[in-house]
Amino acid sequence: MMMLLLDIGNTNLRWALARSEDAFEVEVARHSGAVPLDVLARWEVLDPPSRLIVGNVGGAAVGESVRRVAHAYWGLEPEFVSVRAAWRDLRIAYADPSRLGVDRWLALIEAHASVDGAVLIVDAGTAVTYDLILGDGRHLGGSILPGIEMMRSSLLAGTQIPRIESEPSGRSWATDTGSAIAAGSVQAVAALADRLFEHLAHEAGAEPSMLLSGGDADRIASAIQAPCEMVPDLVLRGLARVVRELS
Ligand SMILES: Nc1ncnc2c1ncn2[C@@H]1O[C@H](COP(=O)(O)OP(=O)(O)OP(=O)(O)O)[C@@H](O)[C@H]1O
Ligand SMILES: CC(C)(CO)[C@@H](O)C(=O)NCCC(=O)O
Ligand SMILES: [K+]
Repeated sequence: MMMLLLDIGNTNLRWALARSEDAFEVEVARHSGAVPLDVLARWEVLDPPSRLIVGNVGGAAVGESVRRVAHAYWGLEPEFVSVRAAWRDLRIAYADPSRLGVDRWLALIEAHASVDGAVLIVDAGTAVTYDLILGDGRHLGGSILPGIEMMRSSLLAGTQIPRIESEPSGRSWATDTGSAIAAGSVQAVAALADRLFEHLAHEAGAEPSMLLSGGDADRIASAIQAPCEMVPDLVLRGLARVVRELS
């Protein structure tokens, strides 16, 4: 029996078929509040999945679109995962855990299960989220920044700065507008990662691990000084793990 796993962010939808334990290939598509046409075309020719498991932070409209498609294609009711205050030894720091994005919770589950000791998770997508967890499963909390693209677009929307596209040069300062903006956003995201890494090391009393995920992970990786590991499918892996242990 095959499960379809779905991680819906504010910009992109990631999906994978969980055929066996954890061998799956991830596909990414931009959504605009509905299941995009190229994904529909792929799903149309799938063997009907036995379950459809969804982590959704992309809003009610795209969730409803997934529900309609699942009914129409497979007569299946999607299972939307929600955050639990405690899951095994993982305890969420938020006073109201339901406020924590489910993508962050799934990333925490996977990070804690797959890494010994304290972990800093950096998920750089539409927004950038940071989560700190100790080796005993205690979540300390986190931080949220606008994503790199959003930093740039909000800066340009709120000023008269001319629109000049540029990629950062790898240095933390620049000598032209486009590179200065690109450098600013990438360095901001990376610098907060390094700062939180230091704070977590202090809290944990040992060197933590850092996991990097999200569409902008490779844009920020080289600007981060602390050692970090890329895990592009962290949220989907967390989803696969939650379902395995739920059923
Ligand atoms: N207009 C845009 N708004 C936001 N992000 C954009 C835009 N255009 C391009 N991007 C880029 O799209 C990618 C989105 O990353 P990713 O796929 O990880 O996000 P997501 O999972 O949809 O977001 P999130 O989980 O933060 O809601 C990033 O590389 C981001 O910089
Ligand atoms: C921050 C995002 C958008 C990142 O995907 C998502 O995790 C979310 O909508 N979170 C809710 C707010 C919070 O986590 O505190
Ligand atoms: K994400």
